[in-house]
This record gives sequence, structure tokens and C-alpha cells, in this order.
Amino acid sequence: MKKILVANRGEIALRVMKTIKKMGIATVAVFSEADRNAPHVKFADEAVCIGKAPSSESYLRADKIIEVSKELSVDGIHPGYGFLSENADFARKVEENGITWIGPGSKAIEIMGSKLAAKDAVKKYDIPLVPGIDKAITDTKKAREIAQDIGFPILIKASAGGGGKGMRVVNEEKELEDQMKRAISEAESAFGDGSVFIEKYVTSPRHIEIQVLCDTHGNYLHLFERECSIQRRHQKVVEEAPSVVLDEKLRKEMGEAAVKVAQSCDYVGAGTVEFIFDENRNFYFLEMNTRLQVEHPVTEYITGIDLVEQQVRIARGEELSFSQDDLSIKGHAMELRVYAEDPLEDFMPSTGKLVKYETPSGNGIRLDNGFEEGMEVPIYYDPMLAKLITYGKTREEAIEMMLEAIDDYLVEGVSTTLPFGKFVFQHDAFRSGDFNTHFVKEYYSPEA
Ligand SMILES: Nc1ncc2cc(-c3cccc4ccccc34)c(N3CC[C@@H](N)C3)nc2n1
Repeated sequence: MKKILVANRGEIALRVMKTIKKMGIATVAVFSEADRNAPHVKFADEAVCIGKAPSSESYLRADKIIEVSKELSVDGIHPGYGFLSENADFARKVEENGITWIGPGSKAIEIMGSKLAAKDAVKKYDIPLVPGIDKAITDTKKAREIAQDIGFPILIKASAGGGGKGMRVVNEEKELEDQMKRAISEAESAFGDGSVFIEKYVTSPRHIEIQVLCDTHGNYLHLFERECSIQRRHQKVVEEAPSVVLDEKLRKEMGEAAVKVAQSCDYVGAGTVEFIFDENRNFYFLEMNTRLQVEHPVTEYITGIDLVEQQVRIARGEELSFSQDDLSIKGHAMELRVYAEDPLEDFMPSTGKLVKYETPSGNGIRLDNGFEEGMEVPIYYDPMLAKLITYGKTREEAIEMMLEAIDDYLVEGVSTTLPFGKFVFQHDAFRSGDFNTHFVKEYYSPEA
């Protein structure tokens, strides 16, 4: 593989290209008219404008990306996250055009893209599932039977949903009929697939996910867990590895469960298996993400593995050069996603020019950054500017390093979530490790 095109933008495009370059492989960037001066464009060996600013006219243009790849004799395409990274049709088209897809097979993407198909695939491996029904239900009578059987509160989930989209909490029977109707029509219009299912609502869970790495020689490994409970409206804000609540026994159990989930869909490449973890220390499979995730750097830090390098090696048909026993957790990593949003205005996206943009650096500080001073923050895309990651011997050290790094991160011209990050890392509930997915709702009420 001599040349790889990264079909993405922002921090992840730059981050992926850095590893590709380190491997001695040429890089091709694609960009929209709004990203003409973006860092990932300047960094690449070659760069091609693929259309206008709106994603639908640029980063989501599958055919254009394949056409450019063929023109430049690209050998592989890395999709990053978001955009076309979990689009099975795109994965298929890339392969059909003789280009290596640096990601899982389209079959695995399809199975895990449907929550019901995912449940069906994993249940043969007795993976713990939340009590409920794993078949699509359409009539309220059936829904009522199930709800009575598992007990309220319940969740109605869209099979084609994910990441919190298409989920409705129902607290009592009298709401059920109306909520079912709304859930089905909402799923139909949002995903073109109205199938919904029901689960017991685990009311105050932690969100813990396991990184898996699978090659084409039948090796399936896990690279331990990431704690992702600090979320705002299903958008992760702070992630860390390892989790304070897992002991060796649970870590092994969840890791092995994640490996089985990967095996259930013949997974290849880097993937993430999401669980919820309740107060009784039970974990339940939620969904599998068939892409490299935003928060992958915290896993890279505690394992010393470059996940993008492994994705490229696996795509080249190489066997993993390490076994499960070679892997262990060293240190503690924290990640803060830095968004151009105003935490005092309900996290409204903040646009404008980065008049000042001075970033922290130093030992144990990593900044996966998509911007430079003087750049405009475009309105067309996810408003994440960068990911600030710190790595310490202990969790306490990683937190202290994070607080210092936040103080050295000077941004003028847009509001950012840096002050919100400071709030989290200074909060006793966070510092003690005693938090769940309701942390932000429970503790963060910005003084007006
Ligand atoms: N049966 C059951 N009970 C509790 C759950 C809790 C979550 C969840 C996970 C992570 C953060 C959340 C924030 C608010 C509400 C829910 C969550 C959840 N998610 C969120 C997005 C997707 N990964 C599935 N599914 C759940 N399912």
C-alpha cells in the first residue's frame, strides 16, 4: 500500500495522516471549499477539493471520493469517524473498485448498524443483554405484555437508531400506546425504518466501552475499557481509560464479551463494543461501533498501541504482532473534547475567527488538533476543535495535568467548552469516581 486517501477532515484527518506518514506511506487529503486552508490539507502529500462546504456536497460524496482515488492511483481509503465511516455501501464500492477499505467488512457494518440484527448475532454467544424483547414490535398490545413482564420504566428504541438517537423512556403504562406510535413514526422518518424494540430502562448506568482489534488471521483482541459516562445529550465530553469501577475480574469478563461480539459478525479491524454498567455491577451489551472512535487516544496511551497503524497493518493482511497476554494497562489517560460551543448558552455552537489560539504542550500532553490561529470555525461541520489528552502514572496525576493544560489553552474569538472541562475535572463527584451518565444533568447548571 503506497498511497492512502483519508476521507475526512478536522483533527481526525490530520491524526490519521500523521501515522500513515510515519509508516512511509503517501497521503491524500480531500477537502471542501470551506476547508481549503485546513491543517490536514497542508499536511498531505496531495490534496483534492471534492466540492462545496455542506457535507452532502463534499465529505459524503462517495462516488466523487472513489473517482478521485482512482485518478490518483490511491491504494487504500481510511474513513476516519462520522461521514462515510459506517456506510456499508461505500465500503463495498471502495472494495469493488479495487481499493483497500481500511475498516471492517460491509457485512459487519450492516449487522451492527441494526440494533436488532446486532442482538440477534450476539445472543448466540450468551452476551448479557438488557431484559426486554429482541424482536421488532409493531402493536401496542405486544408492547404492553413485554412492559408488564419486565416492569417500568422501559425504553423504546429504534433498531436503526444509535448513539441515543431514537430512544424514548416510558415510565408508566398509560403513556405506552402514544409513545409507541410516536417512536415508530419518528424512526420511520429519521431512519427510513420504523422497527422499534423495548428494553428495561437501566436508570443510572455508567457507559463503558471496550476497544477490540481483529485481524484477517482469526486473532481477536481487546485493548481494555474506556469510561464514557460524562456526556451531554448523548455527546461524550470527557473520556478516560481505565475506568475506576472495573476490577481485574470484571475487566476480563467485559473484554472477553467484547471479543465474542466481534467474533459474532466476523469483525476485522478496530471496533468498539459499548456496554452499560449498573449499580449492581452488572454489564449489558448496547451496540457495537464499526469505526475508529473519537476517544481512541486514551486507549493508545494506556496500551502503547497506535490504533491507526494497526488498522493499516490489518488492512494490508498482516497478522497482529502481539497477543492478548502481551497487553497490559500502564498509567491513566484523560480526554477532554474541546468544542466551539458556549457552555453558558446551553452549548450553542459558537462560530467566528480564532483570533488567538495558543495550545498546551509538554510531557504527557497530547492535542489532536484540527485548527490553527487565524482560522475561521466553519458552521457546516461538528464544532469540535480538538481533543486534549493527558497521560499520568495515576488518575489523580492525569486530572491535575488536564487542569494545568486547560489553563495553558488560550482561545479568543469563539467560546469553547474548556471552562466546562475545568468544572468537570474540579468536581468532587468526578474526582472521586462516583458518577454515572447523568453527571452533567445532575451537577452542571451554569450561572446565567
Ligand atoms: N436499556 C437501556 N437502559 C439505559 C440506557 C442508557 C443509555 C445511555 C448511555 C449513555 C448515556 C446516556 C445518557 C442518557 C440516557 C441514556 C444514556 C443507552 N444508550 C445511549 C446511547 C446508546 N449507546 C444507548 N441505552 C440504554 N438502554
